[in-house]
Amino acid sequence: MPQSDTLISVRDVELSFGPKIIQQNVSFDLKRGSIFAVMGGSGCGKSTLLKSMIGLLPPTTGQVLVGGEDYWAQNEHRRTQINHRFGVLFQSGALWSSMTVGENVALPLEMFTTQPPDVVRKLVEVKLGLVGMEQAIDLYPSEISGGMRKRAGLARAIALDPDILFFDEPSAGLDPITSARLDDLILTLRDGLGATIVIVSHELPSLFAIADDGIFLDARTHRPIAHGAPRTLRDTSSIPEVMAFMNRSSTIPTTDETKADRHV
Ligand SMILES: Nc1ncnc2c1ncn2[C@@H]1O[C@H](COP(=O)(O)OP(=O)(O)OP(=O)(O)O)[C@@H](O)[C@H]1O
Repeated sequence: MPQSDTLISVRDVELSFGPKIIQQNVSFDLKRGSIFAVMGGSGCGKSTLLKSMIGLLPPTTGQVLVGGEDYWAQNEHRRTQINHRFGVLFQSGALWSSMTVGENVALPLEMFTTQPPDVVRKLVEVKLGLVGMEQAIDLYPSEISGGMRKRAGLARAIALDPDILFFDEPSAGLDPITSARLDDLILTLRDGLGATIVIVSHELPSLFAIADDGIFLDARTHRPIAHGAPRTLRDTSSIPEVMAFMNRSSTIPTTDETKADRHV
């Protein structure tokens, strides 16, 4: 049977903390092999949306379908199985400081597989090789640079061969050259591993360079106000909030004409 083009489908999701609604009416399809950007100003709910997709926070209403399965309707056992399809890279790289880089990457393999130690070591070398970090296998996180920690975090995120990778602010704190290298690495992983990628980022050059689809969440109305590739939104959107974000301008014109062409 041919595989569906859609890997994850977010359907009419509402996200809230107690009475505080963060986002409503969030719907989009994540296409297999795409790099999907979650965009919007600070505090609009990008990380919260990511959490609802990786199993950390259930939506108040709506569905997250993973491979056609309603993720949040499954029991915990099944959700854990589905989680093995996800690789997550948090902002800091989130490595354990008391473990070497190699031990960090080995951790998911030791926790979730029954591979013997020599195979685990081999797999760790392969994953570190993919991100150009083989030489750092026996170093501690405190002994390597921020960019290297991100790459080590990436190696750990791909340890279990996930087909969906989630990146929360991967370039935060990196200089432009290291950030561009990370972009190249993300593209290599997509093309080499056939992974599908969801990325939350404020780094516009990075989003324009690598993302081919996306959603723009509005902090004021608590709803998505645009869909599309960041570079397309940059070049064609006439929605004031989107234009302001893409051009980093602080003034947002609000006329009836500009309101009229909003789309969701
Ligand atoms: N555990 C929580 N309890 C209550 N409110 C929360 C919690 N986590 C986040 N929030 C609130 O939800 C809103 C969205 O937060 P979130 O971190 O998802 O935004 P964001 O778009 O990722 O922001 P940024 O770009 O600044 O990282 C914010 O108003 C935040 O204060």
